[in-house]
Amino acid sequence: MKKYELRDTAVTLLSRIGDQGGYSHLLLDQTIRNKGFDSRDTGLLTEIVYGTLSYKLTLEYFLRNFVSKKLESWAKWLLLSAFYQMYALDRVPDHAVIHESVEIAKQRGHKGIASLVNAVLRNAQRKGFPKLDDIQDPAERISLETSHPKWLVERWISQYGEKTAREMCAVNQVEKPISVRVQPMLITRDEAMEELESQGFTVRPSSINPQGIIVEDGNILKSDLFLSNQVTVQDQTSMLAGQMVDATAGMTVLDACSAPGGKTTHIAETMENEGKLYAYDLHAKKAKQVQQNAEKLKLTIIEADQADARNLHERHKPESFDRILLDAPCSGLGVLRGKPDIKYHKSEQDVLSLASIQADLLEQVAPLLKKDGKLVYSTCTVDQAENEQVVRAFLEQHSDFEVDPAFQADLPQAVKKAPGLTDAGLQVFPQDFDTDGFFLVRLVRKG
Ligand SMILES: C[S@@+](CC[C@H](N)C(=O)[O-])C[C@H]1O[C@@H](n2cnc3c(N)ncnc32)[C@H](O)[C@@H]1O
Repeated sequence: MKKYELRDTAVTLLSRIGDQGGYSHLLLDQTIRNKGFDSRDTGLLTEIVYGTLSYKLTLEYFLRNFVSKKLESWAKWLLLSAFYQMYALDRVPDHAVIHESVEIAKQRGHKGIASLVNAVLRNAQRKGFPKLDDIQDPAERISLETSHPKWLVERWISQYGEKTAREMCAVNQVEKPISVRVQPMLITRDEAMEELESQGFTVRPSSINPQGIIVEDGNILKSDLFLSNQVTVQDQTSMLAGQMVDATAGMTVLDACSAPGGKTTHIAETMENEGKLYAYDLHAKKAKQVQQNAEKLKLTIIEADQADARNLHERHKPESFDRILLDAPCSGLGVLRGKPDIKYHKSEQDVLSLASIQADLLEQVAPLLKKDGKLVYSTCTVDQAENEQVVRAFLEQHSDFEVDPAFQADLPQAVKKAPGLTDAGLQVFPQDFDTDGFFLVRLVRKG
């Protein structure tokens, strides 16, 4: 490899992802393939790119302390990535980072910019980075310590309190362990765990779902069990939704917003592939994907099609379904872990406009539920406007629905004491069980 190539490549990638809107994992994978980096270099490049993006707001705050003028994109990312290595990576010596950064600046720019890079990095090495614990405003401090947009931190503090907001932002910076769901028609959880252990994986059972296994070590995507569809990758909170739908063999069930189909296939498994499961998605391509996933798992009761869930009364009569899952489109504030840059692209406006779509979806699918039928409303977000408030507003308008009196009792033991459990549903915070953030509630239509 050419000298400095790895750090120079990191700067190119950061500039394309951070300033030109490129997809981080796609660009990174493509670059690693094209350059033929070995596993050690791939590890360091990934660490620098993902780490710099994950801590962008923190590093930009540091940069403002050292440089007041506007820099070209590459020069800014060169300094931010050098800061990241000096701030967070103990195994990389500062002098090597400074030396290589100055050389890269010489190659890419003129002498002036190389001396600026040299001066800034030596200054940072000498003085250290500004102390974040001196910041008085809690939202500002959490925002800069964990690199979350300030509007989001303020919203979470006002909704859940400072401690929960701080813990949530901190855990979002840490990748979650991968979990899989076993396909019970093909293998039991014990058998799957035994097989994975015999192949060198480190696994443990999920405390939230009887079909769930947490993979602590080993690449599950290369395992025989995954390649033969005996396990599928799914977050434990998503498994909880499929489980809480409480569908059994022979029922007629609706999954109103189903793609890519992780919960659809789970529900079909709990129905032992007997009955009927209608799965819709707004996008035809995505609905096709659900059908393909169903076929792959030989779950013949699933019938997937394109439809706007707000218009399903055109296809199905009122009171047609024993169970409904409305896993609504949402702002995705619960799924920020392991995605370094996605949090910067969210906005408060997204939250508010999605809340109104969610209310509409619930309003339109609810009449399709039979009396005594159960409806699970879920999202992968952490925000009261999209979760509890949607549920409360719906219940105020519909006296024939209530939160299922058995909802709390039916939750897995480990979840019963979750701090986000209220009379309007369960808000799982990502720090509670080392999962994604997720919301769900089960409503029942009174008989
Ligand atoms: C949270 S995702 C569903 C995830 C899915 N339940 C699973 O577990 O794999 C929400 C889905 O709703 C779809 N969607 C958005 N608006 C919709 C609408 N009006 N009607 C039906 N589907 C919609 C999106 O295309 C997206 O695939």
